[in-house]
Amino acid sequence: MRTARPAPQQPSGMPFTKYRPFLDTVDASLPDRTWPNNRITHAPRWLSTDLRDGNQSLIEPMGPAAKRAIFDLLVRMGFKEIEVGFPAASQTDYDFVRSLVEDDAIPEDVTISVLTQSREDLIDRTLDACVGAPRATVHLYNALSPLFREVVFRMGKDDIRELAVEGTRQVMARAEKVLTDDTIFGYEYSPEIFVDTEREYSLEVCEAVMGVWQPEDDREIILNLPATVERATPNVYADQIEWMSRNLSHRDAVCLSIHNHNDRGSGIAAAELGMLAGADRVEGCLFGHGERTGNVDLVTLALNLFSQGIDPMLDLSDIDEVRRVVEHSTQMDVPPRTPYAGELVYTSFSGSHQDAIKKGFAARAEKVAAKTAEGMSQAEAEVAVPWSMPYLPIDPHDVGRSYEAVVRVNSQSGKGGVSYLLRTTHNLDLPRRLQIEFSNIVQHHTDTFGGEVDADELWSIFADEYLPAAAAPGADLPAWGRYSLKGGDPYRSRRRRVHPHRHHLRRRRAQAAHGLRLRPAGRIRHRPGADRHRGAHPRLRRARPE
Ligand SMILES: CC(=O)SCCNC(=O)CCNC(=O)[C@H](O)C(C)(C)COP(=O)(O)OP(=O)(O)OC[C@H]1O[C@@H](n2cnc3c(N)ncnc32)[C@H](O)[C@@H]1OP(=O)(O)O
Ligand SMILES: CC(C)C(=O)C(=O)O
Repeated sequence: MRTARPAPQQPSGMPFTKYRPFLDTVDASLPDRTWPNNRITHAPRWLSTDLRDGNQSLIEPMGPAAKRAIFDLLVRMGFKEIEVGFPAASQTDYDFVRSLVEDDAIPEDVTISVLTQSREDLIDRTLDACVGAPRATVHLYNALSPLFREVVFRMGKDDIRELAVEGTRQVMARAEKVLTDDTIFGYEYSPEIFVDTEREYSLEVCEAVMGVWQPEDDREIILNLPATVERATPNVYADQIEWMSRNLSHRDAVCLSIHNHNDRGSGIAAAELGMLAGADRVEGCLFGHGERTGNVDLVTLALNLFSQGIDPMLDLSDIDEVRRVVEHSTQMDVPPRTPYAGELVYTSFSGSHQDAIKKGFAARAEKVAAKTAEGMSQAEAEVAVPWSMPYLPIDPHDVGRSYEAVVRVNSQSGKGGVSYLLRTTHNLDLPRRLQIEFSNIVQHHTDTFGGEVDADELWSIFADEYLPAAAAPGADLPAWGRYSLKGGDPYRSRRRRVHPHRHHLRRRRAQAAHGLRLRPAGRIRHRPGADRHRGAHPRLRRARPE
């Protein structure tokens, strides 16, 4: 044997020199940053943009019924700020906003938000859509970054700033004209492509917009700083947010909002660091819907807070219902590994994980029992005992999941998982040695057939292996029983009455005591129809103890 370092990696051959380091293109330095020392202690204000950013990125935008289902879901979950669309985009978008108002679907404490470009005709239509809403925020955006100034708008900095200023004036003028005192009106401005824009210039434009809006205590302005396209590591975004938070005037009247996308896959991290850096409000979508790789996933953000003992201020106690509504309305699936909500995220297949989870549940049950013995109710005890469970960051029950799928068995599983599944589904607590033996049998089955062994199949294998033939449950295979004994079975008449495990051991003892030779039943006995299964049943393939 000899040791050596791994062979060196080889150049990819990809055209990486075409790209430039983000920090060579944008000055975001903040050496005296303070955000790394902060802690998140409460939920931010949430804004769902499922019905706007989420909708504008679908292959087929949602129809009115699908949008309404999402809106009602968001209200049920506790969202107080909901971007309901871009009413000037189309008649459908406009009609949807009007239908919410006219159907009285907007609770008094929910603010709808509507997005518009800085164009007078669009602004007028946007304001008109809000007439009669109990609370409405108009959200105006224009892009500030050098690339957009040069390529999209072909305007200089002053003209771009004036676009924002003039748009703000137009919003205020139209609001004055069409809204009555029945509507509590708010304003949001987004310097689009904030992350790529010179920060001094973003600040200048935001200040100019504030100069028109004149924020004060009961007249806040929402300044939303989007990572329109995520382009750097999350710490850079946090530096940018802290810099803005420090330098903005009227800070107390500014609601500093962040709007993250997930182009580099770090939308969640960027939003969390943005909160550390001073963000008061977060915009995003359920399960990360939105343009390209999506907006930041609000479900994950909220449950990340929950897992740290912070009230997320959103009700996610029935996560599957949330998932169902979103999947139905967007016609897009939530992938099985999506944090907190995916089908597989509370499930362990692998042996060492399952072993630890099984022990974790047993330890927790003891602690909960101790609390109930002190007089607490079961429900109180469940909350009083802090959640601390191997491989399970939160209790699946808290989001409406059962424990049934926590452990699933395949070729990666060991005795812990097999015995956990038998105990939880068949109330059968196998002693350690039998766990070892039976998990080998299951292993053989999964090695032979691949795939997963569910609870029914596990029981079937168990019954087939250890129970009298007649007790094997209704599999379509004829039951075999594990062994037949040459010269008769002295325990045959008593078999049905003994515990399967003891029955198995007794058989072994009988074998030893009577000098009987165990033989593989399948090879000797022929049962009607058995040939059909030859080659398809594990017993016909596995080597038997002789
Ligand atoms: C990052 C984001 O998600 S921003 C939100 C994006 N969402 C959407 O665009 C969905 C809804 N949009 C739409 O339906 C359409 O774009 C409409 C109806 C609003 C406008 O359609 P059109 O008038 O045909 O314009 P179109 O979208 O093709 O082009 C944009 C024009 O607006 C200008 N523009 C783009 N953004 C803005 C802005 N924020 N303010 C002012 N003008 C803008 C562009 O420079 C371009 O001008 P040009 O025609 O002089 O070159
Ligand atoms: C309109 C703005 C906030 C936006 O959606 C973005 O920049 O991603």
